Amino acid sequence: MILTVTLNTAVDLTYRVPALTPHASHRVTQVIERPGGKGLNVARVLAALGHETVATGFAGGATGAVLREQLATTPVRDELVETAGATRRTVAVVDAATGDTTQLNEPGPTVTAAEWTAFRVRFTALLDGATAVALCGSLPPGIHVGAYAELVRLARTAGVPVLLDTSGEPLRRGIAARPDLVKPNADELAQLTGSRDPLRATHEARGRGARTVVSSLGPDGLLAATPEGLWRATPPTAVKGNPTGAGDSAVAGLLSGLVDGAPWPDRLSRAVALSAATVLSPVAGEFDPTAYEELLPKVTLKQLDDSA
Ligand SMILES: O=P(O)(O)OC[C@@]1(O)O[C@H](CO)[C@@H](O)[C@@H]1O
Repeated sequence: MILTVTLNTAVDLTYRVPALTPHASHRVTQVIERPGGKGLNVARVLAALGHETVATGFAGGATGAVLREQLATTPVRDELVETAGATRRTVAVVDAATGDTTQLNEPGPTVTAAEWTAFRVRFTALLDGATAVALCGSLPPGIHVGAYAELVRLARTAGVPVLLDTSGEPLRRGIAARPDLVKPNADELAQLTGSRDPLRATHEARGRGARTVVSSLGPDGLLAATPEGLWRATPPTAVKGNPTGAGDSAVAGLLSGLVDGAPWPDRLSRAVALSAATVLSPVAGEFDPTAYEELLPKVTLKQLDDSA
């Protein structure tokens, strides 16, 4: 099975409003509620692709109960660890006039030292039987900044390939623990390396310890420094819609290809097609399966000169 970790799970609310205006009052015309936090989005996409998927992390309080009820309606196995603090909510406000999305993320509950210890025990047990593990999203308050580095080391000791998708200091420390794969977006990459040049920054990020760096360039696809060379993967057309969760779907595509033993170009095609098919779906963490099948053979793969 594939294991996904979401330390800061969330009940994701998507609000659709006719037009979003600062300082104005708005009537919400549509409300969608889903279990979220990046790792749970990854898990749902993987399960929809037919992979046996297990989700761990934390959930607590009334919001945590709602999240777990919703997760139970999906094929993802729930291995979340209970916290005394309540799971956060996030709100994505979709402006129906422009299609633009504004994201508001609560910080999440404070996790205690005892809860972190309980999680580490659960995580270590779940690694036994995992074919790959993804560590995704922000850290909730109370969790130390080197937490992902610690989990990367545990996965490496267990011989399980590990993907890290986070930002800021947790990414900087996590990357130094030598994960198999990191998937920063352009902003995260610039923050990590100080460079806005995607090619340079991707190489620089790889030099910090990750075996492979897949940088997401939004509508322009992915740039990947892999053991099979440097690749650029581009969708056939720029798709318009709600980008929330598109990066998580890219992670699901990369993991799906990894556990299937697919060559890197195929993994990248899956990631780009899933990401675009997620933008075309109105809800975070869901993709349009018909669009995915149509887009998959049309992703452009280009091998770049890796001598830099
Ligand atoms: O606060 P984080 O953990 O960085 O991001 C959380 C989040 O915004 O990311 C997902 C989209 O990628 C949403 O489903 C989710 O709520």
